[in-house]
Amino acid sequence: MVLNPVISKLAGKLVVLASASPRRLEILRNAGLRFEVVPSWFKETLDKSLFKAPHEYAVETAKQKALEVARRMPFKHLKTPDIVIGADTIVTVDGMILEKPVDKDDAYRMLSSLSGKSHSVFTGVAIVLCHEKENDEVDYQLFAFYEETKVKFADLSENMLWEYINSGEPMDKAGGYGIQALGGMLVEYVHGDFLNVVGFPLNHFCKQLDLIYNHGAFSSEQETSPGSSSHNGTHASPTILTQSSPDTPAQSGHSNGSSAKHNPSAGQTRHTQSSPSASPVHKVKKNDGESEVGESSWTLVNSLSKHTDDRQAELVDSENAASLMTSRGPAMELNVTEHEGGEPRKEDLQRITELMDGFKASKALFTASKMCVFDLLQSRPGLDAAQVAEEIKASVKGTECLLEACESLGLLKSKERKCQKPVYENSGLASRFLLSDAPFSLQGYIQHCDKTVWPLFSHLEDAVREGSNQHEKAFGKKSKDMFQDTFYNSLDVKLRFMNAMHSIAKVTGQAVATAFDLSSFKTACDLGGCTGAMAYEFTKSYPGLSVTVFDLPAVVEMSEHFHPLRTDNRVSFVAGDFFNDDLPKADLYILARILHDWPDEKVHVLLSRVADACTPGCGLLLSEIFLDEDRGGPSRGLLQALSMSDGKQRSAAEYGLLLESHGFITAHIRHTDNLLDAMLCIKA
Ligand SMILES: Cc1cn([C@H]2C[C@H](O)[C@@H](COP(=O)(O)OP(=O)(O)OP(=O)(O)O)O2)c(=O)[nH]c1=O
Repeated sequence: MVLNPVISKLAGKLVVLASASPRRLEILRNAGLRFEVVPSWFKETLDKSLFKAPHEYAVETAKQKALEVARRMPFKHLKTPDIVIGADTIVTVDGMILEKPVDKDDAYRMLSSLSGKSHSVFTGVAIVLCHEKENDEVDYQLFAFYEETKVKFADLSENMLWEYINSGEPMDKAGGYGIQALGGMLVEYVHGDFLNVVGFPLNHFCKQLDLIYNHGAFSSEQETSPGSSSHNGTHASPTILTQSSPDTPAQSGHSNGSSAKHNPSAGQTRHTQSSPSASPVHKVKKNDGESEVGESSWTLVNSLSKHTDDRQAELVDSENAASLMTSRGPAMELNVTEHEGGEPRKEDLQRITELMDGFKASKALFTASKMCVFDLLQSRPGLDAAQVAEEIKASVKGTECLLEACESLGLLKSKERKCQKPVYENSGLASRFLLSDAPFSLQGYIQHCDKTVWPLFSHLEDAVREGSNQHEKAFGKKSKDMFQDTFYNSLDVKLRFMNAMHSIAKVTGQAVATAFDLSSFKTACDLGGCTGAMAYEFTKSYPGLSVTVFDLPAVVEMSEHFHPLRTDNRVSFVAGDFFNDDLPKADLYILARILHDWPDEKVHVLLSRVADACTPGCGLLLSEIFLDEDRGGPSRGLLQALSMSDGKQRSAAEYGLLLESHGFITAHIRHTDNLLDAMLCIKA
């Protein structure tokens, strides 16, 4: 079996599948490959009109998915993979490229265009070999190919179509069908590799690996003349690209001889050796009919230092690096190389110092917020330290230190006044997030961190030793039920907690509400929706949607406090406990920052109750911080886990499995550029 010799070659190597597709994971796992899963953050938004043929689009998307993970891992996971595999499956009919449907109507459009017709399924596959060099640079050697399979659908009746669509199965599959499941009923015949339709052409992949590892087809040391052929007849048509300037990353080439696509975010790209004219696509006889075997090719993507600074990392692919840098925060890179003399590098010391002083910075922010420094300077900009001290009833010395510290953190700006005393005003950051009446005010959350999270973290060592929440040491009493006992048994604590949730929902609401097109849903129920801030964002984004906020009585009775001038009657509040009381009926259930509060067993109870309330086709929108699949980040989520509550931080795949066990099929996953990620599931 071709794969076995290859598998032995891969033993001990860090193999990464850059895909969230459960089908691809299953195909490769069943084939005995051992690998890590790191879903790609590459947004599949390449302009299809730039590609001469549909398979080129699939190959380029697969390349970008794999390269994004290969480039991200040294910074985010502090490890360089040996081989990264990316794939993209598309369905084509009548010249149209069909990807995953955005909603049920889109699925109907796709399936009715396939009814009674023969169509093609292309899967582009990219294999990125990462070669670490002495100077810590990394060479990316990129192999790419595609496989085509022909599929013929039977004539589909309207009833059959809608019955299939309402099963929910189409939502996370290209072309809106899954040949390996219910969708098999729609198919009259298949010509070519069946697994290629499911999402991964295993046989062609094996041949490619065999070419790479057993026939030495390519290595970064080896010069390969364009057009040389390998043992199995597939031509290698290398396109060697170098950067046109030190900080402009190269763009991977294309196997079919077309010039490398200009990557607007990477500036001009210059070929040093253009690939030969378009290599012929090979037709190979398959046991059950003919299918095209796409060209295999390799490209040496430019060397990129593992210690590339953030700016260059950001240039690597600005579109993705930007979302990487913003949605997940700056890459945590720890340069640990030593200078010749052995003394530590400035950047390393700076990084370690930042970590050591982090708590002081947090406390400075919390204190200035608590003492209303930002609100004061918003209404009266240009005060000096003595004037601020007088207003906030504090010492001049202490106020001077606090204002200088806040300026060093970018929260304030100062300018000299004629008597040489600096006067202060808010920075843009403070004006956007730190004023009590700012649209995205985080003041509520900051007070929650200061009064609730900070005391808990003061007992972190005990929490780590005991593996349990330190509520009793921090607040003098045990907490059986985190919400009932902790946050809702005294008015000021309850208001502070609700303020915190309100501020997070205000900042993240629009990004979550618009992560997917939810316009097909008419009613939603926001479980644990607290003050309704998220609900209002949903009704603002979808004029046809009404939202019921379902939360504990102690919460609902306070909702007026947050929306005194309630103008939108499409948001209503119903009091109840989602673990015990009947859930309001809706065709979309929202779980925003809820599941991470609970252990798996409680999550199963809740999801089982939601599933019982759902009819097939109902939506479930989950919004959380999705950990990377190897739990290498984002630190925001992993640091939150240190509060040692009964809850758990999870990756998208972990949430997907929990949801799938209650009949919710993951249709879409979105890493927003905001604090929360989102997943849309459909009830089967
Ligand atoms: C046509 C067809 C597609 N599919 C699936 C395979 C892919 O998972 C999906 C195509 O979407 P892709 O974008 O290729 O893959 P994905 O979004 O699932 O995962 P990722 O982008 O992270 O790699 O459709 C089937 O499962 N059965 C089928 O018959």
